[in-house]
Amino acid sequence: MPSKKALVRRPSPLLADGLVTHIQREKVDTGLAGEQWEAYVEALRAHGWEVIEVEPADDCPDSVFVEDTVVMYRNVALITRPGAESRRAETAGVEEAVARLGCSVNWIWEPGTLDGGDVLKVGDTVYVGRGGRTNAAGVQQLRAAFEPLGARVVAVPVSKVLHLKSAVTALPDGTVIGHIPKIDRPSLFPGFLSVPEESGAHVVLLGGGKLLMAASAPKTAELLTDLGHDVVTVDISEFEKLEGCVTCLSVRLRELYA
Ligand SMILES: NC(=O)NCCC[C@H](N)C(=O)O
Repeated sequence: MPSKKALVRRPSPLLADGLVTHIQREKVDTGLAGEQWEAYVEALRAHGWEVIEVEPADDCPDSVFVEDTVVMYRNVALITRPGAESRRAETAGVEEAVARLGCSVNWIWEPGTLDGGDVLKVGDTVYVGRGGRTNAAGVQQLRAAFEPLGARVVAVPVSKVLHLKSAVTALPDGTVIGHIPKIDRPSLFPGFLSVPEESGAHVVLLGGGKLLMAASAPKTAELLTDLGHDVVTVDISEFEKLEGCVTCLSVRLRELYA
């Protein structure tokens, strides 16, 4: 039976000091962020996900963005080497959590850097963004880790946003969605649908045809609902102020057979 486990990590008390690269810094309300995180976790639970909390990393402001620290392909957990040095200490706790779940563990090594937010899986195709956080060595190491397992790895330039998945994600039918002004080369994605809002580009597949989206993309929610998708929204405004999105707050483990 495929698994439905999701890793999450409680926000650090230092969250408001998280990195900001492509947007203007705005004051983060950490109390509200805590409430929004609880509601996000509850949305996962409500849709059948067993939520597993990684040990908090209170000294790391960006640790809530757990997606950046590990990339799953089948049963293999590739522990990343985040492009931002201030985020490197986040990986230890995540490695412990995936090992405990019985994953095979692999690593991105120096000089490679890779953030999980730069990796989008669509079936057996693994798109990897080569941008501010993921370098060429990181792309090569990801290829070496996943191609032997049957993945087709496609490298994609990313220059306008933080991560590949800040620009594009995919619907359950494999259609890649994104907000054109933020994508370097939309033509690299077969079956591409343009959406009207930047944060409309971010969906988490909850299973059963349901999509988790941010409340900040009402026009895209309407568009996707009109196409017959079942949209669930959560307000993640405080994480969006730090360039976070719905995808980066969890890591879904769908192919654990332990
Ligand atoms: N995968 C993601 O979208 N991660 C968001 C990370 C935001 C964090 N403030 C950072 O700059 O690393």
